[in-house]
Amino acid sequence: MTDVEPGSNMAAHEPKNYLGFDFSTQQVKAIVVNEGLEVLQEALVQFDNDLPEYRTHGGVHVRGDGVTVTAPTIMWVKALDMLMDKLRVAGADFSTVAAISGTGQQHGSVYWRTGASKTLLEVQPDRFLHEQLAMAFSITDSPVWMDSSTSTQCQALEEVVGGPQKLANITGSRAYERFTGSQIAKIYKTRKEAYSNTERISLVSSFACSLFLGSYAPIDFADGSGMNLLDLNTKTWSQACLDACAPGLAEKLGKPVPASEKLGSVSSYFVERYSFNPDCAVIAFTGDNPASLAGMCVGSGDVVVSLGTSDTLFLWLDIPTPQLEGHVLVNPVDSTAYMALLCFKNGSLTREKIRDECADGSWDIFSQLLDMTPRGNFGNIGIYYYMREITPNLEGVFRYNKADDLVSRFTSREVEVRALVEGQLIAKRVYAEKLGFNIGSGTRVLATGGASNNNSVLQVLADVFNSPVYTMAVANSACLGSAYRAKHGLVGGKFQEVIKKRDFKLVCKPNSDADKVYTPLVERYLHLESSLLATKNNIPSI
Ligand SMILES: Nc1ncnc2c1ncn2[C@@H]1O[C@H](COP(=O)(O)OP(=O)(O)O)[C@@H](O)[C@H]1O
Ligand SMILES: O=C(CO)[C@@H](O)[C@H](O)COP(=O)(O)O
Repeated sequence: MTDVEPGSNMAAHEPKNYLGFDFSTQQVKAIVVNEGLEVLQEALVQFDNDLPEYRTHGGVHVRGDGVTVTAPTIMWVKALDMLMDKLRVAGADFSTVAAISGTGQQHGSVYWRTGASKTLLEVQPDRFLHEQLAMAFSITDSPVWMDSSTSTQCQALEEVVGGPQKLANITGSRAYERFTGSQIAKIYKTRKEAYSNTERISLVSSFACSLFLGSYAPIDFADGSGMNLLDLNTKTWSQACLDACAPGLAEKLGKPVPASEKLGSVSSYFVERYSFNPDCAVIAFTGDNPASLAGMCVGSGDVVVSLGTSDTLFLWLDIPTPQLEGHVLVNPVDSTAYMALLCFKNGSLTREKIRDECADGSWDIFSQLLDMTPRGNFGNIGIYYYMREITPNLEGVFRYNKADDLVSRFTSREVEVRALVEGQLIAKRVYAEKLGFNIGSGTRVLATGGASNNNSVLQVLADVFNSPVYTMAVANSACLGSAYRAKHGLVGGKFQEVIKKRDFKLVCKPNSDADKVYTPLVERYLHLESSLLATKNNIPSI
């Protein structure tokens, strides 16, 4: 007989592994790490390619109005069914998993139909989850972070609490269209019956966690900070914000918890179907950007640039200083601290569009074209917002020559590619500096997300920030961070003492002329963007 830890089914000397999930915009991913935090297995399921029956593009459906963006909730469940099988094929031994945690694209919401808690509890291990949960949702298409259809609700929310800065002081952000409070307000206004048939509203993260727990998982403080509903100071729902969005909301949301909270053990479904140990702990899931902060083990002086479906930039904050631009969230690894976050909607999908137009759909050719052009791009600058941008609130494509004249196209494919990449990365520096971030001699840019595999893009990042750029061996820091958080949630204590791994690789150093080239370009970009914002309602067509 094996030695068993007191009060546990886990053998004392058996290996302890940790499992992290990431329910992101375009895919679900999973990573298993061992006690030493080395990656044992990885797997992913892409929505567009692996689940073509849902007909998503980039994991979502954009409705006819061009601003309503949703994803079929059940697709995420089916993706999990497939991912579990892929993990098993990859060699994962679920009986050795001591704890699970995970993450989801932020702000998206899931609406559980009245009675769904019973369905969730009673799922049978001999059938897929997606077959059994097909009727569990009162709203079948979840609004996601790319949605920008709620400006009326945003205005109403800001007015109720006394203006945008007041709302930011309470919740960490002024009202944003993708934030869950306004999304729920829109559902309440337009689909009253569905709202009253909803017994629980989850974020994508807490919804995913509920699948493992077999019961409704609470929303954690960090992802809860992306709703315009959580009071950052008290870490409870703000009654004024709840009342401004919909009635009976506190009950439908449940009580929020710290991101490191151990919520219980994995459900009997996972024990019986996948041979998980019944003691395997489930740690609260959080948003993908907070999980990335955990995965990158961010320290002071570090700025993280995540180049995924969305591009984001974030840093650790000790003291919250909410502003009208950007977001302050409760920190996922230390609930007494905070993080600052900027989100840019036109990230990878915009780069893919220009790659397809200029580089025959190949990242290699895209990189070659980028490398062919000089820093500063002969004075040409581009701003590419095919979708209405979040930071700043602008839409359109604007190409400027060196005399700041708007031109309809650039002279070559390589100038177009560099204009896109420089424009995107200069905007990140502009907004990081507006947030109060000072680039200094100790600054390190930590890059993550799909495009952090591209060294040509990272070289431009190093030059624009005039700082060295580092990456980790695993580009998906949100998923890795979830596996780390699983361990931290189980073991307890200070995150930095439990997760000591910081194996970054220096990938690019700034060129010696970087400051000379990009500091004036940052000024020019700010000026061009300000004039676009000033004439926003009178913008020339693309
Ligand atoms: N070599 C590359 N260069 C630039 N972008 C890349 C490269 N490889 C993958 N990507 C981009 O990475 C994106 C996916 O990034 P990822 O961080 O996994 O997204 P998410 O977590 O939001 O689903 C894809 O849309 C793809 O365009
Ligand atoms: O809206 C935000 C952050 O505020 C996005 O960053 C989402 O969290 C989606 O993340 P990705 O799937 O692009 O990683």
